[in-house]
Amino acid sequence: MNAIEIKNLCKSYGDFSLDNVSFNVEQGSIMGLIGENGSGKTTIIKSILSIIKHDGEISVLGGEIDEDIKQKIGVVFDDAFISNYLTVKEVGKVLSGIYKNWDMEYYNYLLGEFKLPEDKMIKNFSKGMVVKIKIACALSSRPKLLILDEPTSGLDPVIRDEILDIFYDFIEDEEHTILISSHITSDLEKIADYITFIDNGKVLLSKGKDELIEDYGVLKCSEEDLKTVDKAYIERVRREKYSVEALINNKDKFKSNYPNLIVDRVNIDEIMVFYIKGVIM
Ligand SMILES: Nc1ncnc2c1ncn2[C@@H]1O[C@H](COP(=O)(O)OP(=O)(O)OP(=O)(O)O)[C@@H](O)[C@H]1O
Repeated sequence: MNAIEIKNLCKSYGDFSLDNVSFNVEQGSIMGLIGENGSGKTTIIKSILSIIKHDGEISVLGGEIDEDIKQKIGVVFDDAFISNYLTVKEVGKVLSGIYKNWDMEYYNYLLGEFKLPEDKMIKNFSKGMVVKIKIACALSSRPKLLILDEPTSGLDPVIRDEILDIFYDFIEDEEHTILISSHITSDLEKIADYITFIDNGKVLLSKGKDELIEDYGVLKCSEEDLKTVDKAYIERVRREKYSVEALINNKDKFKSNYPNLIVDRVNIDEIMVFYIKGVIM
């Protein structure tokens, strides 16, 4: 079953448009949304939450989004928060009146875990503390689905790791789902089951993370060697002054067909750079 289904999503802002974006997020999984600045990740998230008007079909937790479904979604956005003139304690009170499943005990537990002072106004929080309070709030409404737009930016590696563990525990029962956009691809490499790569408003790929990392590789060779390779293997090519590198698919088959060529492992960042900066053969 899919927690989110997006079919032919279109949205235009002047010269930018989301162009027939389609992908699904399987229930019980973590989907990482990646792409350059301005590629359209936040616009997709806002469309899913029906914050902005759009064309296309989007189903969330089995239906078109409404107030009941919104109660089952925890959201973390980079921008606005309830009010910066409230303390953490007051934020909890306000949200307990809004969310039917608000869990004050869990909220207080998370405040302790995140070392957030109860009586300090949010306007006096550091950037990292603001991120932590947003995450605590999203989790304390005990949602079925978490939608997180850049949740770990501005956090140090130690707290990021703790938060990733919390996200991991959240989906473990296979009923909970996370859609997370992030530029910190190493975080996604740790926790995501699937990756959707958005480039200039289009879905470039949407695949299992392991499949992506296992299937793809970087071939480092000379121009002469590259000419001997079947083009079907080559996704993109990048040329430096004295070298050429190609992103290849079907790594294992490639290695058995071309045992003398060297293929290295590739990470998500490198795949992104190949697709954005590389050329098609
Ligand atoms: N309200 C708006 N009015 C006009 N243009 C907008 C609006 N919101 C977004 N855009 C434009 O849409 C494009 C996609 O923006 P979006 O915020 O979705 O990208 P993003 O992938 O989330 O970027 P980032 O990684 O920098 O957060 C950008 O060109 C942006 O300027």
